[in-house]
Amino acid sequence: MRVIEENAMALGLSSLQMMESAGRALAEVVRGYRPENVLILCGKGNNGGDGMVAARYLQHDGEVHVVYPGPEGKTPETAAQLQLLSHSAVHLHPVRCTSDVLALRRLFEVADVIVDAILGTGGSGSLREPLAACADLANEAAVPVVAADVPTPGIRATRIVAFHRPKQDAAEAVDIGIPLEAECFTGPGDLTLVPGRASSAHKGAGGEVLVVGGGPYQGAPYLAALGALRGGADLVRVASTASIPMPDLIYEPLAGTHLAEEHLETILRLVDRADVVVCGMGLGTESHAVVQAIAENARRAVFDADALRHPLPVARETISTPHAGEFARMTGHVLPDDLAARARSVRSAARDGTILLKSPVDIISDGTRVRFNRTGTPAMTVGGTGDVLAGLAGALFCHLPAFEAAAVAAYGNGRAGMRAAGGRGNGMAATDLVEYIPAEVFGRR
Ligand SMILES: NC(=O)C1=CN([C@@H]2O[C@H](COP(=O)(O)OP(=O)(O)OC[C@H]3O[C@@H](n4cnc5c(N)ncnc54)[C@H](O)[C@@H]3O)[C@@H](O)[C@H]2O)[C@@H](O)CC1
Ligand SMILES: [K+]
Repeated sequence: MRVIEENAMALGLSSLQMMESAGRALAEVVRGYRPENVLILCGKGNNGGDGMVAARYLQHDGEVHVVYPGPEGKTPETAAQLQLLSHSAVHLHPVRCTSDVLALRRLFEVADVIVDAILGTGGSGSLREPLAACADLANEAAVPVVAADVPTPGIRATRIVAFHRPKQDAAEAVDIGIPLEAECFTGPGDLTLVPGRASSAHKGAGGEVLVVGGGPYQGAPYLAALGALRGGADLVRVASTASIPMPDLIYEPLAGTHLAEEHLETILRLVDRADVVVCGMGLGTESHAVVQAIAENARRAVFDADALRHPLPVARETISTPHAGEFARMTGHVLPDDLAARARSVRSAARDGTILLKSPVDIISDGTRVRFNRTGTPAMTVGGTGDVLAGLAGALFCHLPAFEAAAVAAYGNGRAGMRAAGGRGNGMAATDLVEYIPAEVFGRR
């Protein structure tokens, strides 16, 4: 839901607009009880703001009391709502401590409806004082309790009015004007899924990625490894017959011109220690036995390019990153031009793992869900950008489920490509794009 909200904001819908719609919808539900006296319990965050908007809409229907942790609003949104309420008929009761709440006991006794706008999706852990005292008094009152978005932990809600999407079974969802695009298309909100790193993190906590590729094409595994490194992996090993000239990467040299069964023992030893294996780039047509063995043994794997030539055993968790030609070779289906029809094709092909179809609008599906990504630029048709994408997906896949990792990778890679092309136009190279990955993927933290 946070992803969707941030994506909606990036599309131009403000937090205050969503709050207005949420509070108004909440007020409509409360109005249905025809109350003469409404008590609205507000928390410090935007859930509290929703409650304050509802108070504004309900003020002429009867008596409305708002209890909130005062004296001022704690966020710009709640401060704005309180400012609007300060000259209204709504009775405001700022509380600083538990005894302030207990002094308001009478309000709980005379209310016909109580609104729980204490905690929403931003709440964590059990409720702290003085709001915990509000929850206790609300539970004692024998009147309907209407929860805004989600019930606050510890509160027994009669009804749950969920904004946009129900977050649990018993909830009823109301439309707050979030456009469909905020959900279907990736956006900056998707980046909020990328976990931060604890200050106590040890070496390797960022994940260990193994890239297996190279043979006929020497640069491809190198680019994938750079994508993984810039995508936040702590250790990136490259098992390849190609030499990898970079001190930040751990090169596991393999003899010969292409990967073959003689390398299997070494490769499987490396597969065993990797969080994610990224496989296929530059491999050529002769190394399928190696790909097959990786599919059978890797904890998590990203398959790209030549790894997509033949069907693979269903591995535990995988991301496949074909372009339209590789998709046709993989599935036997030529993708239609129409975007919705394309999405259906990708979804039905993604039953055994997540697919990230690379095209002007990327399509990501795990067989159930579908997302679209429209970041990127025609300058990214230069060789190597797909290798970087596979590596980036591998790094993110150390921490995120396949579907989310693929969506964030597609978005971040496209954004980095747009930045690189900003300065270099069609002269950009995949190595230019790599340099912008950290700013685009982690820059918002
Ligand atoms: N982000 C948006 O743009 C929108 C958010 N909306 C509402 O905002 C909610 C999410 O807002 P927020 O992210 O501000 O979070 P919340 O309002 O759910 O709560 C966060 C606040 O509560 C405090 N808190 C967290 N856990 C606590 C605990 N256990 N005991 C006491 N205090 C605690 C935090 O310090 C923070 O101040 C949604 O559920 C929804 O109701 C809606 O207004 C629609 C738009
Ligand atoms: K709530």
